[in-house]
Amino acid sequence: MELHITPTAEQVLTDLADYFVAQAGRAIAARGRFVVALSGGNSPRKLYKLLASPAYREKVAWPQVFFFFGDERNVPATDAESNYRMANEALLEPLGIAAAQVFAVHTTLPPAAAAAAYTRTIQGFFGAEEACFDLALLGLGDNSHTASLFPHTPVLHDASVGAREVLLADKNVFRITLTAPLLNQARAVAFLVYGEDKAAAVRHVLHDARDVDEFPAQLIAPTGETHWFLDQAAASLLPKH
Ligand SMILES: O=C1O[C@H](COP(=O)(O)O)[C@@H](O)[C@H](O)[C@H]1O
Repeated sequence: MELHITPTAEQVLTDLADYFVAQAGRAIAARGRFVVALSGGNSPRKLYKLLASPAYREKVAWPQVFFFFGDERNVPATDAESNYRMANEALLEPLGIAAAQVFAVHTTLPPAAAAAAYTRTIQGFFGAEEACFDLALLGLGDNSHTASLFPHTPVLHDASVGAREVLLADKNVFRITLTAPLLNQARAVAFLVYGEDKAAAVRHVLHDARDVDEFPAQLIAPTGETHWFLDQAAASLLPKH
């Protein structure tokens, strides 16, 4: 596991954008394509805008990049809460990514059916190969959730490799998430976490004793490489080296 800690959120975004470019180059050189699982929420919006900016857009062979989603909210794709909508507005649409390169969750289906359909989509894409993202981008909630692996939800103990529906009982809403075993098959995982409000969660996940029901992001332990891109504020409660 590699920690990348920089003084400001802007530098974290630049570091991760550079890492994304390097991973894309390596994957395309080795296998002719770069398959990425995108994170949602708010933190990655600035990363996606940076990747679509003039400074970065020429650095990636975008026609060779395929996009999946690590999780999705059970809302229409036009909803302000939709992870697809956020990624589309910040990254996919500005870069003119073809629809055939984007695999969104079909939230028009009931949650369990949407999760099952997404599992089939992923299996269909990878075919006979093991489903293996070249890069899974992840975030971290202040309650230590990642993707939609929320504290004390049954999906945390789901050993299947695919997508599952998750009920957030306190809000009475569903999410669709990739399971931890699927995320852990990724060649690389990169967490993007900035801001003081994430400092306690970062410490819980990276330093405290293992308790995946309380701190679900502890489940992420890929066979490939793991990188944490943090600003100083998010890293402020980690023990000093
Ligand atoms: O709800 C979600 O939250 C996490 C963290 O989002 P952030 O904006 O606080 O970084 C995110 O990784 C996940 O994809 C999203 O659906």
